[in-house]
Amino acid sequence: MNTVDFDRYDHVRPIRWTGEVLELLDQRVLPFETFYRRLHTFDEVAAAIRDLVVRGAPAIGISAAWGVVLAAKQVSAGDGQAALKQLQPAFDVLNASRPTAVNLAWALGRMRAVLAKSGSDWLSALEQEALAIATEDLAANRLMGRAGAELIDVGSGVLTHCNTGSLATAGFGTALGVIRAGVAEGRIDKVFAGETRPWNQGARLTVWELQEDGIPATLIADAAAAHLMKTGQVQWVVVGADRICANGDTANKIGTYQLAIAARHHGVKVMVVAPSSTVDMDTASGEHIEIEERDPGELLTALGKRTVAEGIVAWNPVFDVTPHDLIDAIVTERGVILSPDETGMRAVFGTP
Ligand SMILES: CSC[C@H]1O[C@H](OP(=O)(O)O)[C@H](O)[C@@H]1O
Repeated sequence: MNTVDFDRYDHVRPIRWTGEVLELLDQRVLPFETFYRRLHTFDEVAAAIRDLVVRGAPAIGISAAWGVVLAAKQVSAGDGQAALKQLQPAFDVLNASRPTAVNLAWALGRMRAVLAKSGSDWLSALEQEALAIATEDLAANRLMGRAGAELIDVGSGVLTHCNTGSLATAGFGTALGVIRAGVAEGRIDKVFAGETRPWNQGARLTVWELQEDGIPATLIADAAAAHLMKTGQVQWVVVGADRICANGDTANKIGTYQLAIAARHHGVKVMVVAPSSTVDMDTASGEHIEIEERDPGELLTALGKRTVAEGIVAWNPVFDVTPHDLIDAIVTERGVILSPDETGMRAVFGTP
């Protein structure tokens, strides 16, 4: 088995901290424009998360943490507790920017906890914590990449959905990290990516990231997935997650649920890859997850041009929940849970 050269994949970075401003690679204009937007305030960070300048569960958590640092730079306080009182509105605005990915609340919780126990050095403590959140995410992705790839037999084909690569994380990616490791190790022969309508994360971002790495990939229409499985070209569906509940139910990009149903029908396995920051043991099961609904305009237009007759009504939920019994493996940096259920999740993530 070949080893994984992680440095080969480190060139796409969606989030850059300069010490003064946050720079976000604007994912709305990729792959044809590579443009870092410079943000100076927490309000700008919240808007960037809401408008998908930055997206992907771990990446929005990291960005929100830097948003707190930007807000903190405007505050004068003697210790962390005093700063926390003044920063509460910033925490609230950042937390409300997107509802489904738990990484956002998780990262803000870490920043809040650091403030609560800091003295006069609270600002540098916050900065160090934001950096730690990003550094730990990259390390988790590399671990998960190898752990997930181990489940894949040599000669396999895989299908992925949405974008779970460097763009969605601090680097390397979650599901795309497993695919990178699996290709590097010689296990994966063929990679397919669904377009991921309506925002086209698969078409605009995933196949571009793979092309940058020199990994051949084939784009399919989302509607071609069941046919792809029927023709025997894929053995695994490998996806990320925005929130994994205590029983293993998983919220991910809209369309994941129907992929899992089709996969079960065709004997294709489903792997969910996500860091522990995506695990929400306080939510018992998927029916309690808030599913973000975005502007129906995302469905009615393409590249800013109206493609649907005026007066048509559209509904645009952007996540769905895959029940745990349709998932074969949940891969985290803390452990791999096969045939996940509450017992398996609690064995890795603890009891309440
Ligand atoms: C590495 S998690 C990526 C995760 O984020 C996506 O959603 P969005 O593009 O709307 O932020 C999707 O659910 C992916 O699995």
